[in-house]
Amino acid sequence: MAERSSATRVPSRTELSLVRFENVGLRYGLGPEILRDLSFQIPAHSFQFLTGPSGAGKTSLLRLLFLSHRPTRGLVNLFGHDISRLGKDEIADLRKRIGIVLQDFRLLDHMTTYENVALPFRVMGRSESSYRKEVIDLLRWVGLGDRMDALPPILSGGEKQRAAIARAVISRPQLLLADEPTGSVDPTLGRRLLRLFIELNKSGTAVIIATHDIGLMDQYEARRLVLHQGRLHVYE
Ligand SMILES: Nc1ncnc2c1ncn2[C@@H]1O[C@H](COP(=O)(O)OP(=O)(O)OP(=O)(O)O)[C@@H](O)[C@H]1O
Repeated sequence: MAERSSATRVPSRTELSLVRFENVGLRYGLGPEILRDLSFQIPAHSFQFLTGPSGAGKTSLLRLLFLSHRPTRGLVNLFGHDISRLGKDEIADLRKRIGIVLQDFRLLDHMTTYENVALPFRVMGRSESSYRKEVIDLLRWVGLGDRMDALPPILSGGEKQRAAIARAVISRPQLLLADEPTGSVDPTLGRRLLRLFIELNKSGTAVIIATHDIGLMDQYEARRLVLHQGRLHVYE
């Protein structure tokens, strides 16, 4: 794969970017800049792996994309909006277009697995009869058919991870962000989950999977965003 300078890459006229970063930097407090001069785009419908050594800033970049961190410098444009101009409500609205799987899963402990996965539909105000089958089918597909009524505290790490993934993909968001989404499952389940992300991408979602797992990346030819020493290298 050839590396292409993100600064010189010109998107075609038909290629819509969901995300555009220009010279973005991020530091925590008074610490060093951990992300430096990031300039790249995420085209609509694209699929990419985000990789790099531990501590390179993958999670931090996903948090910038989810608008839970603000950059310390540079421009972040999400779905055509310059995020520095947005208020809280507008940010909450943009987030509804993003599905996210975090390493700590963030399941709601007082709701069953089924209810957690159905949550995005409930937030949209849809009636249960309109989504019940879809939620059950997806839970079965990720191997949680017999765990639908279980509460998250009694799920294994891998089961929680699959529930978090199902919740992130169920509403087919425009952009899916997943942080080490196969970190807690065995290779067979990992392949199955990768297929789920690929299918989601084929139905129109742009997908960004942060991973260290070379075995996972080798299973699917995709764009790679590689973080190294604070900088991002894009391999098309
Ligand atoms: N909230 C925070 N406050 C201060 N420093 C932080 C914070 N979050 C992350 N860092 C630091 O920022 C750097 C990048 O961390 P980050 O978690 O983004 O890396 P990563 O590539 O996702 O790592 P891993 O692969 O180990 O999950 C690390 O040096 C980390 O210690």
